[in-house]
Amino acid sequence: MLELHQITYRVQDGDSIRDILRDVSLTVTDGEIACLTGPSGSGKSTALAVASRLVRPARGTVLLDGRDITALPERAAAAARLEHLGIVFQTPKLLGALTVREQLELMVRLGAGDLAALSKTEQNARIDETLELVGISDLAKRRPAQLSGGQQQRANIARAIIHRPGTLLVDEPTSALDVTRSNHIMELLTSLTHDLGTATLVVTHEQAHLPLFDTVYRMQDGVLEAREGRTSVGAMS
Ligand SMILES: Nc1ncnc2c1ncn2[C@@H]1O[C@H](COP(=O)(O)OP(=O)(O)OP(=O)(O)O)[C@@H](O)[C@H]1O
Repeated sequence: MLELHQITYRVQDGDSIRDILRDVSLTVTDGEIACLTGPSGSGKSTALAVASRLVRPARGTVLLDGRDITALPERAAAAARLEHLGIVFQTPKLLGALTVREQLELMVRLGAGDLAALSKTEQNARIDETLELVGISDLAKRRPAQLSGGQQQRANIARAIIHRPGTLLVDEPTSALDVTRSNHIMELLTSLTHDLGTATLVVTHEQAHLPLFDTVYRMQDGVLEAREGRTSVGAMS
């Protein structure tokens, strides 16, 4: 579960101070897939950076699975990310020299999430299960250069969920893909969220995908202007 409470993120812009996020609050519960949409420059990627504690807000709190990570020192924040978070970037950040299976084995070696507590047999079973979940079991021995853009994004997603994080943060996952592949990736993220019970927050410009989300947050100039759920539509109060 991901909770952002009254986040203000502030930068020095020349001689002045600029608030890039203002009083942003949102909650994504386990098994929910939410999106953050809005014009370019409205603050969506900054909100993901705050949620993953890659940057620290001036005000407000970030909770991952109920744990306040806002004020953690950098090493502890990195450990919390490894335990609670999966992150999928816009363009797959796979390691060129490793096969798909080896990218997942690296996460095992890092002891991400619950992986360190599993036996070797269970760890291998987890890798097999994860490759199956994202539909690339037959590509385990390939390196990134031998994969299509959609297959690379699937491998990227596999690496982000191998440790079964409570929260999955996804930044524009389909911007490099054609319409069909982009729809497949979105459907995959939706089914993974529901099957694994992850709290998933996706930044997207793609208006055609909005009906797939349980909740849609609209951002404008660093402020959340509206929250549209399956059961409620309205402006933020
Ligand atoms: N460190 C910084 N210093 C100054 N300005 C910044 C900094 N980080 C972000 N910004 C500005 O904050 C605004 C929000 O940026 P952000 O990348 O979060 O927007 P976005 O909604 O994700 O945009 P896009 O959809 O184009 O990726 C932009 O105007 C950006 O230039």
